[in-house]
Amino acid sequence: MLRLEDVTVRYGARAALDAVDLSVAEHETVCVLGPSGSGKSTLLRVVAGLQAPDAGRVLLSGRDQRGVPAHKRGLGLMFQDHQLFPQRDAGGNVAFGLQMRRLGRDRVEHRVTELLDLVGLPGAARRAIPSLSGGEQQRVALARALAPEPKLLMLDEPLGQLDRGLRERLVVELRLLFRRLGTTVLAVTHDQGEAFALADRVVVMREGRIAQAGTPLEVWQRPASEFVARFLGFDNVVRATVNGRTADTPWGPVPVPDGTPQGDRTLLIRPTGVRVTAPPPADGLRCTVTGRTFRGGASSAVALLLAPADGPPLEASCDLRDAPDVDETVGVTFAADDVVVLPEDA
Ligand SMILES: Nc1ncnc2c1ncn2[C@@H]1O[C@H](COP(=O)(O)OP(=O)(O)OP(=O)(O)O)[C@@H](O)[C@H]1O
Repeated sequence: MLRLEDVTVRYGARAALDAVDLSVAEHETVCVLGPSGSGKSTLLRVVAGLQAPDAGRVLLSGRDQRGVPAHKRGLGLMFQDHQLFPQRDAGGNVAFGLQMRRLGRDRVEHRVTELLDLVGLPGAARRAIPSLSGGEQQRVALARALAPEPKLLMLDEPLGQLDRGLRERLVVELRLLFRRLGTTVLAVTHDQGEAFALADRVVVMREGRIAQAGTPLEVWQRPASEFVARFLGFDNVVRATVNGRTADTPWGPVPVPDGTPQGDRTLLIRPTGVRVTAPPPADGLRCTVTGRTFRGGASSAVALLLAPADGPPLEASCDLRDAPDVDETVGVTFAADDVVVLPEDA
């Protein structure tokens, strides 16, 4: 459906996109993730035709889009500040997305009703935009973007301004909706939770390049570099020497899975692989609990910050029932299943 080949965009000496290759298949939802300034919006703008690449090609359904203006690319756009027309009501906004179609008035009205139903706003056609909540406005923007049945729907921080609860709910709804409609989606977000919940495939960007692309599970299980691991929020990353099934780390010996590459490596220990016991056993690593954050929501997971006598701080995750208190001394062991050797950063 969409292919970027070797796409480069430069602003002065700096490449906002640096020889990017990316494909999005029909019916696929791809989320582009990355820190601020990594080139996510530039990527969307190039695909949308709002920005010409300095090198490389953008193909939609196999056709080179060079010289094709934005409005002729058959794309649906829903951008950060969803730009609804405040003087039109909700139905008028959705109808705007249909105007190019030259449908009769009845057909337009029917389609607007259908789309508002689809996004969970039945009967809202005559509501004034300022009277709608942030989440409702976002749904109107989505209905407007879906109205012309775009071959590719592009979302830029689609849920950026909403509160967390609403975002989590909408993300699940969106995923179901896109599945049902068979929509092809390219979305940009800096929120990894949102990307992981929405995407069939995530693409992590760093300084205009793709640092990793894969299913959410692949990326989570096997971050391709220290950069990706840290971007995903993993902070237990250290240099270590792997020898057989054990790694020598600043925290002492850590078991590693079978087949782990040997020698000097960068090791990630996911917080779920850091097991705490209180009171601490006589030997092994001892740590003081310096932080304890209850995540809340549907999960009863608690994030712990631990200070060992030697070595960098450690992050652990445990169940609320087993969570030690701040200032308590705990013993720490490691689970090999949550230990990953990271490929070296390029
Ligand atoms: N019009 C422009 N002129 C000069 N530099 C630009 C322009 N647009 C973007 N850049 C630069 O290109 C780089 C990539 O910007 P881009 O907006 O694509 O990043 P982003 O990943 O979308 O960031 P954010 O998450 O903050 O929106 C940044 O360094 C930015 O400063």
